[in-house]
Amino acid sequence: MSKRQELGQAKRWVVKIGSALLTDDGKGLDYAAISHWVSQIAALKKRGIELVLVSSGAVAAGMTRLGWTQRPTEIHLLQAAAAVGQMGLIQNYESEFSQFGLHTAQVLLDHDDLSSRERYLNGRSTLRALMDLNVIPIVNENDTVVTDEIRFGDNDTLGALVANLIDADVLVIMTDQDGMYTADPRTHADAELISEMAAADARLDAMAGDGGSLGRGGMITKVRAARVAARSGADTIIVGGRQDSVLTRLADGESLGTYLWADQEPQAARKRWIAGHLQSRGTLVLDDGAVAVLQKQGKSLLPVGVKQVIGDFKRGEMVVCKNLQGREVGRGLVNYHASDARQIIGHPSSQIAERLGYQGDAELIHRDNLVIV
Ligand SMILES: Nc1ncnc2c1ncn2[C@@H]1O[C@H](COP(=O)(O)OP(=O)(O)O)[C@@H](O)[C@H]1O
Ligand SMILES: N[C@@H](CCC(=O)OP(=O)(O)O)C(=O)O
Repeated sequence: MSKRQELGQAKRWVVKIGSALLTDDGKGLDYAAISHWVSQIAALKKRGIELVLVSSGAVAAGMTRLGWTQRPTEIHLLQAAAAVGQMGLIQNYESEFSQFGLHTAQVLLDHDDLSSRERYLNGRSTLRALMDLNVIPIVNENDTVVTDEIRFGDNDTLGALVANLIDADVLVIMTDQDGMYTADPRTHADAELISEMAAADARLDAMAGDGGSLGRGGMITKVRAARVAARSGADTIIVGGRQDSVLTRLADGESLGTYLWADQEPQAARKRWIAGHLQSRGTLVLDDGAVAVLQKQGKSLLPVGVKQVIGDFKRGEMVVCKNLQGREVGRGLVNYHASDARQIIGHPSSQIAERLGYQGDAELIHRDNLVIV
């Protein structure tokens, strides 16, 4: 089965809709196009696909609402326009999706949120809960407190970070060109559409040029985003969002746009990342029963099987799990601060709320975040 056909089996998608596309080259929001994408996303949901939408367009929508015809250059005015426009953007998505019986949720994130270990886990559990509730999370940059994306026009990286966050199988970046070409098609009439390549292929950089025609991110941020997505094993497709039924045709395995593949599977990539890229902040000493279920059944680590908490760590940091003889059996991202962990170890998860005064995760380390050695 080819990579493209495998897409039909991809369970979890992140779809990013870029400014260039949403605003029809800077001329206000394209409501008809949004309506068409929403109906396709609703069709994907019916096929059982879990999906997070990353949508730009707040500045453009805000400019229309404020009656501005010229895009301001001052960053604080762009931020103000984004804050005004985000309301209209979300309002529009909510009313479009409601026609298909679907709810939406507004999620505003920034890069710092995703590099802080605790916020990473919090964001991950919120997005997962929203997907479990069959709600469509609609993510944008929190432009009130960060300005990089407004300045550089790069929600692509945000899309990739969200793909990492939810362990997506695929990141679909919809833009105004049919995909990635061997050179910018606006300036090179002879440029050819690239069908597929490894995201890591260094030849992509030269072909991406250095920015879009609206002074925005262009293709280079999309190539970099594909590499970030590949870190958690997600493949990326850069595709023309104006093509008829583009999302459902992709799900059918049709060869549209440019396919930039990751060189490893999501689960393996995630575990490699946990094992290799994070410093350990503490140790959990496990009883024999917990060691056995972790090693033989691949289960999550529950507080009841932990004898001792060593060190001072925060939620989301990496801890080493050892057996009673002091040998490492695994490592993973812990769901509780060390002080809270100390209060719940040795007890069933049903007592967590009573012991801590809040109901956190039932697991001390979820199996998705655990690597057994
Ligand atoms: N190799 C290339 N292939 C396709 N488009 C390219 C390439 N190099 C530069 N571009 C430019 O990138 C633009 C898309 O980037 P951008 O305007 O940032 O879109 P978006 O808002 O969707 O992220 C295209 O309109 C095109 O002019
Ligand atoms: N967050 C901002 C701008 C982000 C942006 O333009 O990114 P991109 O779609 O990658 O060109 C907005 O919603 O208008």
